[in-house]
Amino acid sequence: MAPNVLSIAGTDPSGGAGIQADLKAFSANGAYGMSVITALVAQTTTGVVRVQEVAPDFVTDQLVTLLDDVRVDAVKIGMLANAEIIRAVVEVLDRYSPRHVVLDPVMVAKSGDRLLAPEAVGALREQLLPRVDLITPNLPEAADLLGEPEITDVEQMPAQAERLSALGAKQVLLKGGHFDGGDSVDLLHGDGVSEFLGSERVETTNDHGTGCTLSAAIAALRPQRSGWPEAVREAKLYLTEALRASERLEVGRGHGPVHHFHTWW
Ligand SMILES: Nc1ncnc2c1ncn2[C@@H]1O[C@H](COP(=O)(O)OP(=O)(O)O)[C@@H](O)[C@H]1O
Ligand SMILES: Cc1ncc(COP(=O)(O)O)c(N)n1
Repeated sequence: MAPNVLSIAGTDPSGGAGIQADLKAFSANGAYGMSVITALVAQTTTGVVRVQEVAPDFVTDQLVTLLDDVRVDAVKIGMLANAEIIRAVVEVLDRYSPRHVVLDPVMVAKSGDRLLAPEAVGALREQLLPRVDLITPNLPEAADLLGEPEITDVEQMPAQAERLSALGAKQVLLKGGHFDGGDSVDLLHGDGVSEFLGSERVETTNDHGTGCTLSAAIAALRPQRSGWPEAVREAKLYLTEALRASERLEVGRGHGPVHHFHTWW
């Protein structure tokens, strides 16, 4: 039976990030994909033009309507836009206690545009982070959550992941995509595991939505695998292949998307 997997996130009309990327990653990883939208984002490969946040009670209505009908086997949470939407999501998590919740703490797009109000970082850290199973911050997000400068070296990752665990995150996947050169190394930390996951750095500017894709693939795979390390390792392989396959795409003039391909093509 394919798992039913839900994305709670914002939109990307160019199909590279947000809900659109998540649904593609869910399908490519064997899950049935569903979505609750938190914000409509006028964005493309070159950046964000405007954000229209969804009313928090409408986010609640979307979630409650869905969860009253459908068994949800895993949840991926991405862009939440503001503190009121964070609170709405927290209330629903408390009420329905869905299994296997992954939080990608989306704050700023690759283009530099903010996708979370600065004053909402506290709500994300204090209210949401302790209620999820895995968080997947990139280096700037990890620094923001901890209120410290960005780390600059792979060797600093274990200590920073430990500080993130101390905030209440059960598992942390600290993503090192923003380091210069070499391999693209992430660190999975928590629950007795501390494991570096390296991959060859793919030479491409098609890196729009890499974080969305990775967290969505993890959520899709977790109900189909025995634990988080198994799901995370496989999702990282999937992402690297999707980055490689992006050379088959011609989408936009900026940071292009990764390609979610089916292996039987
Ligand atoms: N050029 C690349 N080649 C291979 N993997 C990459 C590359 N860029 C990013 N990644 C991987 O993509 C994932 C997300 O990357 P990162 O850029 O750190 O996060 P975000 O997209 O949230 O900013 C991580 O697993 C990272 O290691
Ligand atoms: C709706 C939405 N969610 C997340 C991202 C971040 O993606 P990235 O950092 O890879 O640009 C984005 N650009 N848009």
